[in-house]
Amino acid sequence: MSMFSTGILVLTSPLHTLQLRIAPVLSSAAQLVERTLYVHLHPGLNLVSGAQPRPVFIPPVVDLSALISRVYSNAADVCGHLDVRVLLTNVCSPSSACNEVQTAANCPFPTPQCLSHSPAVVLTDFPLQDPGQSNQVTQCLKVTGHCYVCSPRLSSVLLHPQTKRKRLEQREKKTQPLHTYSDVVVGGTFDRLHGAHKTLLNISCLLANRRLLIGVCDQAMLKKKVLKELIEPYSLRVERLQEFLQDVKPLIQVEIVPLEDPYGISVADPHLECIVVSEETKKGGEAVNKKRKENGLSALVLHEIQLLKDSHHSETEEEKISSSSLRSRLLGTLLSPPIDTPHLPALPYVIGLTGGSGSGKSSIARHLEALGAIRIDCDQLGHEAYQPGTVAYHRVLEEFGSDLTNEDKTINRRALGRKVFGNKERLKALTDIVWPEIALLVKDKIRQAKEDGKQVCVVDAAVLLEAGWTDMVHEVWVTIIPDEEAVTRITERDGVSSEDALRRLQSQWSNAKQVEHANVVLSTLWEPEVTRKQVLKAWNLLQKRIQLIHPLLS
Ligand SMILES: CC(=O)SCCNC(=O)CCNC(=O)[C@H](O)C(C)(C)COP(=O)(O)OP(=O)(O)OC[C@H]1O[C@@H](n2cnc3c(N)ncnc32)[C@H](O)[C@@H]1OP(=O)(O)O
Repeated sequence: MSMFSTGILVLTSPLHTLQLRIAPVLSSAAQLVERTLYVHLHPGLNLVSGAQPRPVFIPPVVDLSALISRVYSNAADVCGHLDVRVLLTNVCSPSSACNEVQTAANCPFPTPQCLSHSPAVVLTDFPLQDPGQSNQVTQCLKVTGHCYVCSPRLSSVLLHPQTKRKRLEQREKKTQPLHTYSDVVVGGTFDRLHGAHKTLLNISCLLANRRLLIGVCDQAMLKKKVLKELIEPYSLRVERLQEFLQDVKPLIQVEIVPLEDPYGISVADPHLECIVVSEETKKGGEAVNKKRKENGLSALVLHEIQLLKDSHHSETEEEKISSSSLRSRLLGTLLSPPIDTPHLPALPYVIGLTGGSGSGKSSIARHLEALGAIRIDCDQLGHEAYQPGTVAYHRVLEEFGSDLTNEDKTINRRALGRKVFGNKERLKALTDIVWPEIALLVKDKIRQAKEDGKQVCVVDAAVLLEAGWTDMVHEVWVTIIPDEEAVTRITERDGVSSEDALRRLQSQWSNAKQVEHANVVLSTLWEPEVTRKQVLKAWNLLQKRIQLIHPLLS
């Protein structure tokens, strides 16, 4: 059977048995759907009684919120590539006014709901009693299909998940209603929306009858985050949230505001009744209530949800599903495609490796060298460029004073560094002299590598982007570490003061600005073995790219 980009999975089992069925059902759905899988809850199809299938409404119950967590947690385990979204369109408390309108229309909406991605297949887990039922089930799926705007050529498929029967024979427990609220608040960074975010948002939607207020971390709140440079821009995170919530519960009023401090609007909004927290953010919720009390507002009900475990996490990653783990998995991968470089010879393929002082760029360059790349060390070429007797030597002394030499007449680089780092104009005066000389030496080395039949060169240049040398390379790779860590490393390695180290860093582009121009990002923040594996991953992916361009090399 061919693959569909988007599908709707109609779950027909009773809620209390679904928890055990969901993993195999998702796994078999993932064999057919590639991108987005909507999940529509439709417990029971009334087929046995021969009644006409019709949409059902589910009251918000505690079992439902547990099921939502289970769906996302199992989805992360068995079909991590799929964007799963649990639809709450037919979840309606019996007392709510909307229910009457909807029941009258015999559909969760008077008009079909338009989802962000139009489903091309509707799937179900319904266990057929006999083959003759399949037509009836397909009919029923079509009815569900009418609740949403689907592709005109909607296919329907009955899944046959491998389930362990015995475990499914569970007695129905008495369902416990879920307490819901008019206005609910939730906060977070919501970077690269994952299963844990979706659980938090779905349950927040389940709890909120009227309005869901979402505080999204911005600027100051991101400063301490791991690999903060790779966090998606605020506007993109908000866009993704809006799209998800519009699919999941279009009738709810969603308000998204930037969160500049841990409290945000949650300590000022008098209409709020409940805040949704995780085990990790529970303390934050308590702090919100303390502030609300100081502000003369009522305390919010703290609704706590369990953190989802990440069964694929590595030794250095957190156990829970987390955005920082997702960001660390991006390291070494191609984040943006290389631009066309028809002016460069196709081989050797030239990587421009750059990064702030102390970011571990040289150790990465050495790993790449060990893997077979020709390393071109521009700091060293820079030093060669103003050896006594060269044109640059005389120009540097003219510009910075002839007293800048050591006893052996070489230029005292430490003293020169003190004059230029932290002084934009003086640094420019130096680089105007030396960069053109270094660039010539780099081009010579690349030419030599070409003559020697080498495939990959790494131009290890601290300020490659600032120098505008991107036209000399096929790809730009950037190494990043937090500034505080860089200062510690520079002071320990070079014996300079923290002020000097900071001045040096400030002479270069910020990590964030460099990442904007990067095709690949790397970080030496963790153990050397982690760096080695990261570089190996980047190298292996690079080999595949090169082979795509030059198939004859394989
Ligand atoms: C385009 C390029 O990246 S070429 C390579 C960089 N070289 C240059 O820009 C030439 C100008 N710089 C220099 O001549 C020397 O760095 C000096 C004289 C200022 C200092 O010399 P030294 O004390 O021997 O220091 P060294 O050359 O090892 O550089 C020290 C740090 O300053 C950084 N640095 C070097 N040049 C610059 C610059 N132009 N702007 C900002 N930082 C710089 C280096 O990256 C290095 O840090 P890292 O090893 O952690 O990456």
